Amino acid sequence: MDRIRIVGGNKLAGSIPISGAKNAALPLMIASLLTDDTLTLENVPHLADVEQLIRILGNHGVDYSVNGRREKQQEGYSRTINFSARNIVDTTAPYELVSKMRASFWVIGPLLARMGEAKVSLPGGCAIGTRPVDLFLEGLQVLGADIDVDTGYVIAKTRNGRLVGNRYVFPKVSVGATHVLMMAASLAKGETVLENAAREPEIVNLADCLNAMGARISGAGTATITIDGVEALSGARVRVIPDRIETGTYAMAVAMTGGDVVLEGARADLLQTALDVISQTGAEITQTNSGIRVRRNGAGIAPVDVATAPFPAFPTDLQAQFMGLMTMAKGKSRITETIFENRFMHVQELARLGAHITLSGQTAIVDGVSKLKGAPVMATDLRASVSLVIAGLAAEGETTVNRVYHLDRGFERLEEKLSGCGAVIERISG
Ligand SMILES: CC(=O)N[C@H]1[C@@H](OP(=O)(O)OP(=O)(O)OC[C@H]2O[C@@H](n3ccc(=O)[nH]c3=O)[C@H](O)[C@@H]2O)O[C@H](CO)[C@@H](O)[C@@H]1O
Ligand SMILES: C=C(OP(=O)(O)O)C(=O)O
Repeated sequence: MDRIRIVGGNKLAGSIPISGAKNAALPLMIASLLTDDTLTLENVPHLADVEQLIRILGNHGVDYSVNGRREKQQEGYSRTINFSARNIVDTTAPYELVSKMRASFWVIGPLLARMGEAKVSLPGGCAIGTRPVDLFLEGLQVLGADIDVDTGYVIAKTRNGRLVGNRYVFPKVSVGATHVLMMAASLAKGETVLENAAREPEIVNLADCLNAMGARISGAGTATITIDGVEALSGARVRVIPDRIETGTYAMAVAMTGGDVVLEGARADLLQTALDVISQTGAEITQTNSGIRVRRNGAGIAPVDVATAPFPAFPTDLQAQFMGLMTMAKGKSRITETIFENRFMHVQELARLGAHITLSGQTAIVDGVSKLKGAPVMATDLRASVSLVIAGLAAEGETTVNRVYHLDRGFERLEEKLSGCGAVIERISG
């Protein structure tokens, strides 16, 4: 199994291109199931999760082709991909495929809306909490679906071949359930109003895509989304937004090691709260014509308290990385996780590098140390793994991060991007 070897201590300097967002690309790809026309997506990141979803969509009958295969594109660069679901050949998403990635459960929305039925295995995904699907099921029932859960599968059917628009108030904000209900309602009969909907930029990217395909959606990016259902959707060409979590991750890496890096193509409006927090730690952040410039020279890292919450607040997907940064702050910080009940798996691994962290319920109290020392570490989820990479870059000596497949789910060309800025980091195969 591959490992990442890091020799810490170098400041980062240079530029890092920000890839298309994993969490935007996945729902956009799934939206291709809604039409028999071709959906062309630009800036699709080259990631394990994208490859896995291509396999899952292929099982339903979605063909894909990659535009202009230049040499570099085969080496793991973002690509333009055409998805065509002319014929849906299977409305079942099997356990073997869905258990590997939570977002694959989201095919339930378009399959049900277009085909009137779907049988989808309950999902897997990162080990960060129980992650139930009750809101998806309740919302689809409100749109007129009959739902059964049997032998690990959700079996959903429409009553008269088509979903029917309705009002659904989410009892809790859910990104995935908002994606699914927005896709399902696009082909429903009549108007759907979703209240307390997720406001994440990835929701807006999907709504823009659906509208380009002929849907009638307004209010995406606010808590109330209105969808006026249409009979059919067509193809479109849509660009995946830059990855705000990748952006925040590299910004925190620079804030931790010191240095001066431009995050090319990054958009500050997608992660303003996180950027404000990083500024409070002492880094200087400026928007440039080409992206976001992050600098920290000399001064130490100031401790800052954060609590994760749905957008536009501080994202849970940056919590582990921020904890990495706070391990070397000059004082104590409190980091509270309010989204997932089990998202502190990085705490014991950061401790191997010399971090002082205690847990009190959903809050981690991080007592900053003046230096970390490299060690072998291993994480059980994607963002936790990258928090260890960041800490390793700042630690003295050698850190080996095991179970690299987690990183490959969500970070395109991680070693190449960081070594391009002066980090000593390499992948060791086998
Ligand atoms: C592929 C993707 O985009 N993944 C992101 C998405 O995950 P995902 O869409 O799975 O996360 P949700 O927003 O749905 O989850 C938020 C909270 O709601 C709970 N919940 C959700 C659905 C449900 O039916 N019942 C329920 O109780 C979850 O357990 C969690 O506690 O948003 C999360 C929160 O920003 C991010 O961490 C993930 O990176
Ligand atoms: C938790 C994540 O992904 P998923 O929802 O696919 O598990 C993530 O992207 O950090």
